[in-house]
Amino acid sequence: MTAIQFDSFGLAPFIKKEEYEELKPQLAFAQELLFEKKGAGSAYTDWVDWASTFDPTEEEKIQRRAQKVQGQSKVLVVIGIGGSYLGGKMALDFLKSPWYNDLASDSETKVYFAGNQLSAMALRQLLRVIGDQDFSVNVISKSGQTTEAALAFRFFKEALIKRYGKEKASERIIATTDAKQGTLRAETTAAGYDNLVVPNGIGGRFSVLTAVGLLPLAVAGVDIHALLAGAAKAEQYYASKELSQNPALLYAASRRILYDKGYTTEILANWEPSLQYFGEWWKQLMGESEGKNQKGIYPSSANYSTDLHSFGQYIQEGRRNLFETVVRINQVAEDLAVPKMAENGDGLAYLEGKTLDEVNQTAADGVVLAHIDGGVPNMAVRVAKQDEASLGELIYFFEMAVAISGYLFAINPFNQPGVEAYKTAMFALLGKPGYESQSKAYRDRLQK
Ligand SMILES: O=P(O)(O)OC[C@H]1O[C@](O)(CO)[C@@H](O)[C@@H]1O
Repeated sequence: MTAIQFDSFGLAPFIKKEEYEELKPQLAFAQELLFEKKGAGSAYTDWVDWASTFDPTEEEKIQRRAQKVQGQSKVLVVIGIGGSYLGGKMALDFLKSPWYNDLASDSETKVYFAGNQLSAMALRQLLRVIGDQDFSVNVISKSGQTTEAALAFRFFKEALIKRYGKEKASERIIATTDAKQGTLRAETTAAGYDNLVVPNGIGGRFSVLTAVGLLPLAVAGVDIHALLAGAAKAEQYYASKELSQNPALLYAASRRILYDKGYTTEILANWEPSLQYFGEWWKQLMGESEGKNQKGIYPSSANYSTDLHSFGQYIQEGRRNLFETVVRINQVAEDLAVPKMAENGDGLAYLEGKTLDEVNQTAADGVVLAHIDGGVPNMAVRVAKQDEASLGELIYFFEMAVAISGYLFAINPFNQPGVEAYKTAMFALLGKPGYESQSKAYRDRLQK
C-alpha cells in the first residue's frame, strides 16, 4: 500500500477531464525521456532507481561513520548549503522534531547545521551553543568548492584544532564530496579525513537519500534503511504510465495545466511545524529544476495556521495567479485532548471532547474550501504518518513529479546554470583570483 494519497478534489472547479486527456501524449513523452535516459540532463538521473539498487556496503559504511560520531561527540555540525543541507534538515525535522536538539537525551548526538549562509552572527552564536561540548564535523559539498560551505568549514577546522590539536581534529571530520574532483576531495585525500561519496549521477537537490542526507540522519538515530525502503517502493508506484494510477504524474499534469491558465505560483502548505523545512527542501527541488528559459512555476511555501494570520489575506483575495498544494499528515504521532474546564470564560467549551489535531484537521478542511471559493486551485498530498517509509515515498513523489514537469516545460530539469551569476559577481567583488577582469565593472556599478 502506498503511504501517500493524492487528493485532487480542490481542482474540480479549475481543470476539466479533457484537459488531462489532451496532455497524455506529452506526459508519455516526458516519461520516455526520463526512463530511457534520452532527455536533457539524463546523466543526472541516477536517483530514479537509487534506493532500490542501494549498495548495502555503502549503508554499512554510513552506519559505521555515524557510530563513530555518536561515540566521540555530543554535537555533530553539518556544513553544507542547498542540496547539501536542505534534505538532511528537512528529514531530521520531519522524522524527529524541529526541537530535536532541545529534546535530545544524554546518549543522543545533537545535529546543528552551518555553512548555509554567510552570517557572522549565526556562526559566532553556533560556536557559543556548542560551547565545551565535544563535537565532530560533517562537511558536505558535491562540487567541493562552494564558498559558503568551504568558509564555514575553515572556521570549524580552526575551532577543532584549537580544541583537540591538529591530528585529533582530523579524526573528527567526515567529508562528503565527489569521488574525484574538487578542492574538498583534494584536501580530504591530503589530510586523510574519513569520507563518503556524493554520486556523480545525482544532483545536489536530489541527493537526500545518498550519504549527503543519510549520515546526519543516522547520527540522529533515524532508520535510514526504512527511509530507503520507502523510496524503493515508491519507484514502482510512480513509474506507472497510467495517469489514473500514478499520482506523481497526475500532480505534474495538474501543475502544468494550471500554469497554462496563468496560475504561475505554487504554494506548498503544511499544517505541522515539523514540515516547515519540507517546504524549504521542496522550493530548491522545484525552483532549481524548473526555473529556466523564462519559464517555470514559482515555488513558495506556507506554514499553517501561522501564515493564515500573515499573508493568508493575499492568498484569499490577492492577485489570482496562485495555486496550492497542501501536505497533510493523516495520523500525527502525538495528540492532546482539549482540556475540560468548569468555566467557559474563553468560549471554547464547544471544543471539549475533541483533540487538538482534530481542530487542526478541521481548520485545514475549512481553509481548502475558503481558498477554492477565493479562486485558488487546491491539491493535497496526504501522508499516512511521519515515519521513515512515508518520507522516503514522499521524497520520491516530488522528485519524480519535478522531473516529468521539467520535460513538459522542455527544459533541462537537472542543471542550474543561473546560480553562477551571483557567484561571478561575488567573486569579482571579493577579488578571487581569476575574476580580475570583471572586478572593476562590478565595483563601478556599485560605485565602490
Ligand atoms: O554541494 P555543493 O556543490 O556545495 O552545492 C551546493 C548547492 O549549490 C548549488 O550548486 C547552487 O550553487 C546547488 O545546486 C547545490 O545544491
